[in-house]
Amino acid sequence: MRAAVRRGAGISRVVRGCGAPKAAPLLLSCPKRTIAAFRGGAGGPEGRGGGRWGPGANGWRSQAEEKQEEPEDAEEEEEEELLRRDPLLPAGTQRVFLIHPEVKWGPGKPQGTRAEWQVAEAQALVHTLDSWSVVDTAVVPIKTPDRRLIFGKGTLERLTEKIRGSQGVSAVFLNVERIATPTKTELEAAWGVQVFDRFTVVLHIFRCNARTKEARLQVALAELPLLRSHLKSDVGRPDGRGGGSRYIMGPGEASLQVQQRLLKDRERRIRRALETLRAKRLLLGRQRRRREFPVVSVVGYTNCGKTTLIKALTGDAAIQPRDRLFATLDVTAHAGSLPSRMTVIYVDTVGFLSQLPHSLIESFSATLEDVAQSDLIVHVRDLSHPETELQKDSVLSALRGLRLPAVLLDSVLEIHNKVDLVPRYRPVGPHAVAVSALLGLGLEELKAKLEDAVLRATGRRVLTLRVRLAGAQLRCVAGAGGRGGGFA
Ligand SMILES: Nc1nc2c(ncn2[C@@H]2O[C@H](COP(=O)(O)OP(=O)(O)OP(=O)(O)O)[C@@H](O)[C@H]2O)c(=O)[nH]1
Ligand SMILES: [Mg+2]
Repeated sequence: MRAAVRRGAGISRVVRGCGAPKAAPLLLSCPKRTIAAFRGGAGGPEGRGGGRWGPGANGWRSQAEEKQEEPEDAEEEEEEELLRRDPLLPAGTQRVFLIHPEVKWGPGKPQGTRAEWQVAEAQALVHTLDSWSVVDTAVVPIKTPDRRLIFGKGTLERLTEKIRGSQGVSAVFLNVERIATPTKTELEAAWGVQVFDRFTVVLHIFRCNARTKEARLQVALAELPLLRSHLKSDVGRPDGRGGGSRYIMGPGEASLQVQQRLLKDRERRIRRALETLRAKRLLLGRQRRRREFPVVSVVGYTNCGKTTLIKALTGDAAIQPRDRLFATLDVTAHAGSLPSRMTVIYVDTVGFLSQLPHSLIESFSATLEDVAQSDLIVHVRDLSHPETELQKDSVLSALRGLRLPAVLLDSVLEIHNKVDLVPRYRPVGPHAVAVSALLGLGLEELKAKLEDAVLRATGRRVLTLRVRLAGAQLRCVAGAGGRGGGFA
């Protein structure tokens, strides 16, 4: 009989396992079930692939917990009101002309990547959105990304000719982190269509994919800088909307101030609503820790296979990985079992992406707090991706930005995924395991490594007990009707 126990718990703990509360063993013996989604308040749509705490969940949720989770009506209404907004980008079809400005030399030249890979990622972002397509692509060499109109005069003219001459282009996606509002306005005037930057497109994807209230509120928070920049561009509009101009005091100025105040108020209310949801989530986290299941956070670049891996490790049929960037926006938790039958909770997280404005990551940092609360971080990497090293750097720098405890950062276990696409791949170093989450290759070795790492991180030990078949201890386990069958 093998079991993982916390240091100091010893055999007495094992014996105590015979009298464990009825509810716990149901979970222990049924680790495949998704056990919780950190949803943003009751009533929100369910996170993809994540089950939720709820009635009928094998009865292991106490009434006290249900009471604590019950949302206040006023809070619910406030959240609903904050979420009732038209999307920043119009719904429906977009036929996009994709322009990738390539800095050829100098300090602005990105390292460790190539224009074609960056174009491929930008295309993947577009294809992530239903009924969006790329009509044409142009890689345009530029000297410096900081010029007012990004391109030189001649290049801009050639681009304008090309865009205006392309059939059915409804928007231009300029693959840069952010475009300043005056630049956007001038380029739109030249090209006759809307111009989106990376921030706007990613934000739109987030908006389309966010399911829980917390994720949706975080998107609403991340949208505020864009709404603010739109405000400024409204001032002095020739159609008189917003009135006045930048230079003349009058109704326009007053209206701008009112709108700024409304946005400030909106930001304050979103932050307050998020704080309330966060408090609930932390409470759930504390309750989960009281149940004493080690927590393993699964992080990585978007589309590297985090969700697929969790599905493979837990056998959770409800999880549906998709070949899309940012498919997972809601942090969800799923129970799985390690070789010693220790139950662990895998936390599926939002994927990272390079070149994203800090404010966007910051808006999602609340959900990433769960990572800081975990016992172990596993970093899933797509080894088949040509930019796998660059992706690794992006993830590690984002993790450092989350100010995680040093002990968590130092013990990150790297999982080299999609090795079915890389023939004869062997990882180097003791902290990496090669797997194919899709084909189920390398999972046993991974589980063994996970168990070692979890034991080290939590101070648990695996005890092997010899029990005589006719002994009193075995009668105790059997007599408990399986209730003491697993202990972690
Ligand atoms: N060939 C191969 N494909 C894989 C493997 N693991 C995942 N995939 C595919 O990669 C795509 C993305 O998988 P997900 O599990 O959704 O990736 P993710 O990291 O959760 O993505 P986001 O939630 O969008 O950040 C899906 O099409 C998977 O089928 C693997 O081991 N081999
Ligand atoms: Mg995912």
